[in-house]
Amino acid sequence: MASAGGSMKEAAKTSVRKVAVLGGGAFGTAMANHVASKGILVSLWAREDEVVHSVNSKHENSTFLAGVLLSEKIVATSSVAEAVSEAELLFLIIPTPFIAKWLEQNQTVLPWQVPLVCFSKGIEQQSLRTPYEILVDELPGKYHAKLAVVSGPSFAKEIGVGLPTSVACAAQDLEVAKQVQLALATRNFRVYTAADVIGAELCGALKNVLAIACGASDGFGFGANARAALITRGLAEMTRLVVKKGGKASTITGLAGVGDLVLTCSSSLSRNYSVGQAMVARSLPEHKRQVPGTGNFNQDLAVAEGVKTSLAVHLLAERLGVEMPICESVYEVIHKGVDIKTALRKLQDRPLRAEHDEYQGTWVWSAL
Ligand SMILES: NC(=O)c1ccc[n+]([C@@H]2O[C@H](COP(=O)([O-])OP(=O)(O)OC[C@H]3O[C@@H](n4cnc5c(N)ncnc54)[C@H](O)[C@@H]3O)[C@@H](O)[C@H]2O)c1
Ligand SMILES: O=P(O)(O)OC[C@H](O)CO
Repeated sequence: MASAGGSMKEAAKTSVRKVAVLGGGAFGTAMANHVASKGILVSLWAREDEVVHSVNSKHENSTFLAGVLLSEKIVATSSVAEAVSEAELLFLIIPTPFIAKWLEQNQTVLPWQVPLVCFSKGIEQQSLRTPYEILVDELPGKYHAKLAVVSGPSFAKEIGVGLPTSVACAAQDLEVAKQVQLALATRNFRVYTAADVIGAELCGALKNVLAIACGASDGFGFGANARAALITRGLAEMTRLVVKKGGKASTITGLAGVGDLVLTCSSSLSRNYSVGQAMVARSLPEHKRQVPGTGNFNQDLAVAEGVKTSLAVHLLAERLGVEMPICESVYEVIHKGVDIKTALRKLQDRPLRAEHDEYQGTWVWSAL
């Protein structure tokens, strides 16, 4: 079994002695193992009894992160109250669609005096809220000052075996971001602080949708030129939505933006990219039968957040009047049953135009 790298010698100094990781999926487990590698005690809350049992008895999460040897400093529990007891940092790492319900069920036991850091990437389907917006809406005001998000190019499988990784931690309060930075940082795991919470979160959600498009393009064998174009024009779409939602264009150039987009759009380790590839591998009639609500499409692809996020992005872009043709194509294929090749070709048939427009004295990506 592979084991995580990083030792106390390499780690940034932190006063944190116990972290509660709330979510025992692949990423929660990888982050638990990472902080445990710094000598920090970790209480890992997992929803599934078999995960709790596997982590405690075999030091492995054989359901979600099989093959990674976990630190003995990790103790798994099915009790949220037990997990958060005496924790000095809380990491929330569950898929976005479940966050609101989870908070409703568990918020009474969550301490408000310690930072609550959310690692989830997505946009809630009905409300069109990001994870941070859900937290602000659902938690009482006393929690808000300590909220933070972490985003960036970070495959659980690579963190699980201690490969070098860099992420950004964004918070309204820089001191909170710095506290998280110190708790997480090792020589192999660099953490940059940031102030643009909404920008970081939207980038993390949008890259999943764009990765589906890139996986599909590669699945068709359209080549590296096409993938690079999708990534670049995808960045243009991300920029427009981020700026419209009050985020900063500079976030797009960072780890949460271009960093995560490039990673996810070019590796079959990405579940979203793999979904794009898989959609091409299926025959068209089969694909159409598997449109959500008419077959097993969602079950099949449950772990790829971009599937659900594509619908949320479609609605958000419509509401805000933002042009997002690549994301719209992904939405049409997944949620409307449009033939995938037709959708990709439609992108190529869009009117020709300048790459950038002049906007308020600066050059910005054009809208089409
Ligand atoms: N896997 C990665 O490499 C990675 C990297 C960065 C961020 N993330 C983000 O972390 C979040 C969690 O993803 P993951 O990869 O750890 O998950 P996963 O796909 O490995 O596992 C699914 C998780 O969902 C949980 N779950 C299922 N139904 C639930 C419910 N009703 N209520 C609460 N939880 C439920 C399961 O217990 C499990 O923890 C996602 O938002 C993802 O985008 C993942
Ligand atoms: O496997 P994916 O596509 O969910 O991507 C995982 C991470 O978000 C990469 O940073």
